[in-house]
Amino acid sequence: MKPADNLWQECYRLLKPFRLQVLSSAILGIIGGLSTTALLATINRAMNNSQGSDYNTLLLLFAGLCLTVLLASTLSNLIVNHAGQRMVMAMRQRLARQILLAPIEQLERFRHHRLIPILVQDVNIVSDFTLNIAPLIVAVTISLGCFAYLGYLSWQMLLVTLAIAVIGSAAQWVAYRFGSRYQNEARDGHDDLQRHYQALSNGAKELRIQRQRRHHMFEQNIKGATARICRANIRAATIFISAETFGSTLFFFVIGAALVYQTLWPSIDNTMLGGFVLVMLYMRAPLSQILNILPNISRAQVAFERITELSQQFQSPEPHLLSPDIAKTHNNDPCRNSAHFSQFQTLQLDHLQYRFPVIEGSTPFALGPISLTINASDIVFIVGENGCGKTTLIKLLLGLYTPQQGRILLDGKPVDNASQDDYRQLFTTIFSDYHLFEELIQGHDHLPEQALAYLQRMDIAHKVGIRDGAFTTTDLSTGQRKRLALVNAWLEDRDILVFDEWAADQDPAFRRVFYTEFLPDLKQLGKTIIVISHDDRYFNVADKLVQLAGGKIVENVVAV
Ligand SMILES: Nc1ncnc2c1ncn2[C@@H]1O[C@H](COP(=O)(O)OP(=O)(O)OP(=O)(O)O)[C@@H](O)[C@H]1O
Repeated sequence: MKPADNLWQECYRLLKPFRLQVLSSAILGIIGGLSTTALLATINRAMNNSQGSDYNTLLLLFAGLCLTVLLASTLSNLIVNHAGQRMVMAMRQRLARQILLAPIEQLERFRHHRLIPILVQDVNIVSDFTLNIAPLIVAVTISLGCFAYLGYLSWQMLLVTLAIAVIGSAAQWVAYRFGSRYQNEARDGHDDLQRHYQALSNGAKELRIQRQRRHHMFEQNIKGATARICRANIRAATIFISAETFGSTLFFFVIGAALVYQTLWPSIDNTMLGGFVLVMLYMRAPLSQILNILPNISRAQVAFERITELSQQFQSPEPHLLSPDIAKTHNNDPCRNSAHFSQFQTLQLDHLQYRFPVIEGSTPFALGPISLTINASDIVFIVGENGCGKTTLIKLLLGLYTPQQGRILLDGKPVDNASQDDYRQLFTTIFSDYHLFEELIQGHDHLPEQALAYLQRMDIAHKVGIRDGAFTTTDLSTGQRKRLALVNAWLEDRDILVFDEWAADQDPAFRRVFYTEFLPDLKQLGKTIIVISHDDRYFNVADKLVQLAGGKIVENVVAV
């Protein structure tokens, strides 16, 4: 499918729910445009009142048309603005929804620096475009009305004007083709720039320390990306401005031709010639408005392509994840989700296999086949060297990655797409790159006292509290933030807790408390605990030790 088809199809799909507003805006725009043409004809008649029309009638007609033009154009703009804003709101919600539902592996592959410009910049471009629809309709109608009036005045003049319009449109078409190429390049530059901005912010400390990298970042990356965007935008603007200037010149050429026509044939009707010049001069504004909107169409097309690409990549196998029914189930029972899954006895990984997609120049990592049984209330340690696949295994276990082979069984029943979200609610996980949300979503009635006890036990009660269902601050040290994440995990009260190198940031004393007190306490509460750990001195805490190497289980030891 051609990109242009995408744009109009996407436009149609987005505007469909607002078709009544768009239609009424278009009709009002057409009325406004036609009234403007009639107004021009009335002015021309008043200026050359050769037909002896009644001035009062002309005045009344003039006033009526003025009012119609004002009302119709204003209403048309207001309605389309309203529909446009609601459409953009719907689009923003749809994109957020798609991100929430997207397969995690697709999200990880898409990269943050590409995602944000789509969500912010491209959506704004589309928003600008929709706001241009009403003025475009009005401008097109006025131009068509003017052409019709020209035809009424003199068909020869109309033919000349049409011929010139065809030449002008051809120039515009060429400009559109080349201009959009540069706009596309500028848009790619924005992705790069976003990536560098992200590095500026996330790597601020490293950049301050490393002089060479700092210079490289500014001189090569930032200057390179900004210059690329600047160059592409200048080229696109040069093309569009040249095309517009060419179009305006053609106008004056036609008016000049009309004056020559009058010199050669002095008998020509002045009403006709005056009307012609008046219409041509007036028509410049709507035509140049159309020409000005053209680059926006091309920018919107580029933006739509990005948005469509995102939508296509984020097709979800679990579209029901945001359905109100699911939300209701969880609202009623916020801490004990998926009642029919809790109190499980065994969790089995049955010949699970997962392979990352091929990246040029490197062999993709493959995990499995992995077969493993985890019993309720077990403490399972997953251990192994860096890069052996521990986190990948956890992501498969949590149903975040879809295995290419094998299945997960809970009490002997396979977990499928329909039950996967319920299954995931069994878990609380603290990943090594976890995100700490400030808001707590547990039932608030019993929260504060319980939370305070946990905060005290984590030795951070003096630093952070809970107010209005949220932590008062998350500006803590790395180790303290992890402790706060553990408080959150405690409060969530799920059946299975997964810790991905949780203790790595803790001091030795607290690390010992974690392994020798917290984990046994959680086990006592009936929790199943899965720990990724490099702390071999605490491996004895585990009921089961699963050792991975090169993506495979090399040892699966049950403690005695
Ligand atoms: N998104 C990804 N795309 C491609 N390959 C990946 C991706 N994430 C991880 N890998 C590869 O998968 C392998 C296993 O990674 P994983 O994070 O599971 O290791 P790990 O055992 O948890 O390591 P560590 O102890 O360092 O945390 C690594 O070799 C890594 O390069």
